[in-house]
Amino acid sequence: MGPHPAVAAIRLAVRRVLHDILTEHTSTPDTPGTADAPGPRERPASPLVLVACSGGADSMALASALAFEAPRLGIRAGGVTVDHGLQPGSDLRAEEVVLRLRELGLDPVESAAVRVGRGHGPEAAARDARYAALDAAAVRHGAAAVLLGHTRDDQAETVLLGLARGSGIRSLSGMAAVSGAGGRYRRPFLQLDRQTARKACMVQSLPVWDDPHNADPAYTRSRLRHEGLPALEKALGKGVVEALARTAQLSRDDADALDTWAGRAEASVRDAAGGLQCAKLYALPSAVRRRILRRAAIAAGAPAGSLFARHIEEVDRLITGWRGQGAINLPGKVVARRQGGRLVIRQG
Ligand SMILES: Nc1ncnc2c1ncn2[C@@H]1O[C@H](COP(=O)(O)OP(=O)(O)OP(=O)(O)O)[C@@H](O)[C@H]1O
Repeated sequence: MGPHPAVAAIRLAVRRVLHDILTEHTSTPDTPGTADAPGPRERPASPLVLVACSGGADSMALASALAFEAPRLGIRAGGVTVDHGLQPGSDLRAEEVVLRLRELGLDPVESAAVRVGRGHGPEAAARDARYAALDAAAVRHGAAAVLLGHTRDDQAETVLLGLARGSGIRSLSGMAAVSGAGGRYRRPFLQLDRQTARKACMVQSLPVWDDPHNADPAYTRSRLRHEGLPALEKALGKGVVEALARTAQLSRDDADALDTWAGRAEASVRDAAGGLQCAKLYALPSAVRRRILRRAAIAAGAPAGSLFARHIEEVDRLITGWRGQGAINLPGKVVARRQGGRLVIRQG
């Protein structure tokens, strides 16, 4: 008898991603030599893939599928759990996750303790700290990839959050299947629903930990998960999660195409002194023009995470609604100023 359908589904999803990783690993050349180590450094014959595991159902299912599939493909499999230190006893829980991952046969396995800073909201601060720890673990172990357990349901939530931000199709495009430095992060479960992951844990008797934050109505994503999406499903039918995930993929394709267009157009609107020519900008479709303005602001030093649609709209009005208005102040002490037929965006 074959495995339970839920287990078969999670394994298939992971197998596909491992195949991609293996193909990339065998087709990329050895790392070139450095001053300290001249000559090409030899690539290990068997790549290492790490799973980022919180101990929750999604990432435990992912860990179990990785542990099953990796050895069959000649891939080494390890795991990392991040202790955010936000709840009493979180260190003990992290140790428990480490044990569970070892029981699955993963090696190396480690727990990384992080300090979550303050700043732009508790969820974002925890995420930043987590990715920094995962990046460091990947580099330390020379991992070819890190797997994340985001599911189709997480993707649907991300699209809705992007929609509510009102900042355009890039924010509707959700999470990419491949992201991070050199395509380090992979999300094998992006097409799989959360129920399948839960079921796979249940039938494999894998103990899972339910993060109390996931049910805490103080968090936006939690409210969306427990109130928003169920209400949408009630109003629009069960297919809404799948439709939102499809929206993510379509939006990503569109956003990528517009970014490419903007990259090419930017070169043709820059003048010799680095300013932007207003007449040429005016003639472009607004989606392309706004992208050029955003790129120019970031290139001048505005932090991408603090640059919002309203900032770009204000700068855009220097082109499309010019009435002699003054300079526009942007985050990162960047200033956008119209000088005759030129737009100059720079720091100070
Ligand atoms: N503390 C952590 N340590 C390691 N990886 C983590 C941690 N928290 C989240 N991740 C990774 O990020 C993914 C998404 O996490 P998030 O908390 O947004 O979703 P989730 O649905 O609660 O996932 P899970 O059920 O696996 O906890 C997880 O599946 C896991 O791969």
